[in-house]
Amino acid sequence: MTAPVSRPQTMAEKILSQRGDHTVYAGDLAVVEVDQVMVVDSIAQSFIERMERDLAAKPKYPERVSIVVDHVAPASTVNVAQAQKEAREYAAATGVRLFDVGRGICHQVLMEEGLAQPGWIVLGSDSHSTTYGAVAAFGSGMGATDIALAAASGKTWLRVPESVKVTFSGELQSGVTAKDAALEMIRMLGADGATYQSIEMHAGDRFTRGERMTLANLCVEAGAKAGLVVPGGEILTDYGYHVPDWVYPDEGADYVQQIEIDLSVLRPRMSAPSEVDNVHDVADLRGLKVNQVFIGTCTNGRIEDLHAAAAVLKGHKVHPNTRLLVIPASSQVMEQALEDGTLLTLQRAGAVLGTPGCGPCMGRHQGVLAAGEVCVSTSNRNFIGRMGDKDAQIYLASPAVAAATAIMGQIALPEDVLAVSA
Ligand SMILES: CC(C)[C@H](C(=O)O)[C@@H](O)C(=O)O
Ligand code: SF4
Repeated sequence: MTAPVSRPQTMAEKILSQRGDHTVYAGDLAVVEVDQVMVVDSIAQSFIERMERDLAAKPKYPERVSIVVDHVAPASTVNVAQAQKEAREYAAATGVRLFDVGRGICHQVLMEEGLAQPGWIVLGSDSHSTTYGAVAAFGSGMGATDIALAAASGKTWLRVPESVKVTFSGELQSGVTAKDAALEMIRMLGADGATYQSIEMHAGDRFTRGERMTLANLCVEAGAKAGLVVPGGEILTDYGYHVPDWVYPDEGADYVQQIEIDLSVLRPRMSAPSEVDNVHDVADLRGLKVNQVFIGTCTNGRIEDLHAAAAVLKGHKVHPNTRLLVIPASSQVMEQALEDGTLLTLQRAGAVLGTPGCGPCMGRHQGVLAAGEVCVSTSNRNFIGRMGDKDAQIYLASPAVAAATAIMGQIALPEDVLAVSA
């Protein structure tokens, strides 16, 4: 008998081996247990149709399925209302979890509810399901059919992705954030530079859970299948997570690509229209007039993001030619921001506050853009037509830059605001 070959593994290979029934490497086919299946409102109708009509199946483990009403919530049209009604009825009939209007954006909610854990496999009907990699879960987005198959069988099959290693070194300077690091990463990799690969991010004990979510969230914008942040220091255990020893990548694992990002030289960054990898220094885009600023989304709608925005906006007013929309990512974020006065600061500065959820992120409601308008958003996509008219322009930035822009009425850095008030 020959001894089984054992080679060093990447984090993706580790998780897919552990959740399957044998050791796998990049390129292998893996059949794995799925720990959580997430379905968003916009896809719920197709999901239910696949389950009931095509598969004639019930969820194998209802406790492993969550439906979140977040993308167009509260409903904006009769059709949307009807689809959400069906989602509620389906949840009641099958016993799957339902997070209804106002609870928040799917990825934020699952994370808050502990429905993504280190070493788990979490599949979502949403491309930004890479976000779960923040807590070392293999999170990935799939279409309604794959999601339904996973819900019906409790398993999924996939080709084990190759991995890209991204190493973060140095420390961020003040005013520079994880969003800037994430945008820089996407610029370096390119919009399709990591197609079907797993981006494995090595950051030591840098970055909070929320910042790790921002990094993992953006990974899909380089085409990645997953975006895994290697747990470092006590970051995850401090949040109460159990990090299994087997989740860490091995020394000497195979990477198809390796890049390093020195955080200490990074300046605030911004994606200009209409690709996420079209990244520039904010300083070089300064001065462009902006009609709408949107602070929120699964990328940057967390409490620390609202704090960063409030720190810049406190004592200032939103520019008269600009509107500022602030939408907390979840009801939990909203509560915290109510309790600690952040929302009052934002409201007094002239922000328009919205119901926790996706808001105008994908242009369905609550802040759609007209032709020729310019928006600075803390989200993750600036594609043509994403937030409304095809002739609107979207720039992506951190909450601090978005807040400074709202005050100045034009693309600005937080230090520009200080210069004006001095
Ligand atoms: C509606 C949903 C399927 C979509 C996604 O897959 O990401 C949306 O969340 C987005 O950000 O474009
Ligand atoms: S906030 Fe935006 S990017 Fe995130 S899930 Fe919602 S629509 Fe998609």
